[in-house]
Amino acid sequence: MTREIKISINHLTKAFYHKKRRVTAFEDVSLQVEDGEFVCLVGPSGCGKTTLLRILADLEQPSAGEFHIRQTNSGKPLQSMIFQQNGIIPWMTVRENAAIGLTFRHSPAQLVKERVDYYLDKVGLLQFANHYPKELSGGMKQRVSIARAFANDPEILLMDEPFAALDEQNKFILQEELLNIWEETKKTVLFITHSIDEALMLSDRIILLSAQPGKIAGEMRVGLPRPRSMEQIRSDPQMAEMFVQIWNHLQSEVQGSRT
Ligand SMILES: Nc1ncnc2c1ncn2[C@@H]1O[C@H](COP(=O)(O)OP(=O)(O)OP(=O)(O)O)[C@@H](O)[C@H]1O
Repeated sequence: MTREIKISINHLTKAFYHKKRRVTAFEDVSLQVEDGEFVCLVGPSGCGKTTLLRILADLEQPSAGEFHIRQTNSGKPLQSMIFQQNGIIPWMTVRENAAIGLTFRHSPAQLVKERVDYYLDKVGLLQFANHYPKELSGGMKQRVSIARAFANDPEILLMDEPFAALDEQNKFILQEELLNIWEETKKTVLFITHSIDEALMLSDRIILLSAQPGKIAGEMRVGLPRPRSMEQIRSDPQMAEMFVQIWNHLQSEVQGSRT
């Protein structure tokens, strides 16, 4: 059964101008993401992944092309973005941070409390609700960002290497927590990662981008049933083959861009 298209990106290009020099971050990118799909973007550094997400988050304007995010409920925000770090506000408590999107929209206090506490509980932070960010580890701070994004109940989620700064163990735990909440909410997710393992673990589909200016160089469906484990990713011959394909793609793009 085909699902409705949630994100439609058509011939999108973004160029920056710096001291009369033009840098084309990415060029002619077209991509359709289905409702509830988890899509990872993988590509060499500088190919415009963050810029693409920032455009979808309305933080940046495209130079050419257009995109559309299908809105099912006019009361919902279109998107929430989770960054690699620095996403939470130091002078607000965990609960206040997780509630930002909802309080900004003047949601009723009871609804804010219920929804925020629900997601803080999901990420194991309910007992830290009144703590401040300086009292939290890096992993706990990212959990606050995840709780905030899901509590905000956006149409789509944009995640820019949210676990890149974490150690392997914490990264793995947070990936599992994210997948548990995603399975429950079935949000449409666009997720940037440099980790091939992470892309195989999380994605329904992986989009490969070329070196700058980023273009879509290929895509792969990850057919492994969920829930997935790292042991499966490592032992499944098809996953091993995909790992090597993505690895080779990144190697050749990085080498090609240096010559
Ligand atoms: N505000 C800006 N002004 C000028 N150039 C910019 C700006 N933002 C990004 N760029 C340039 O656009 C290109 C793409 O940057 P972007 O951060 O989107 O790449 P990326 O694929 O996310 O990289 P990485 O994987 O290293 O995070 C880079 O060359 C970057 O220097």
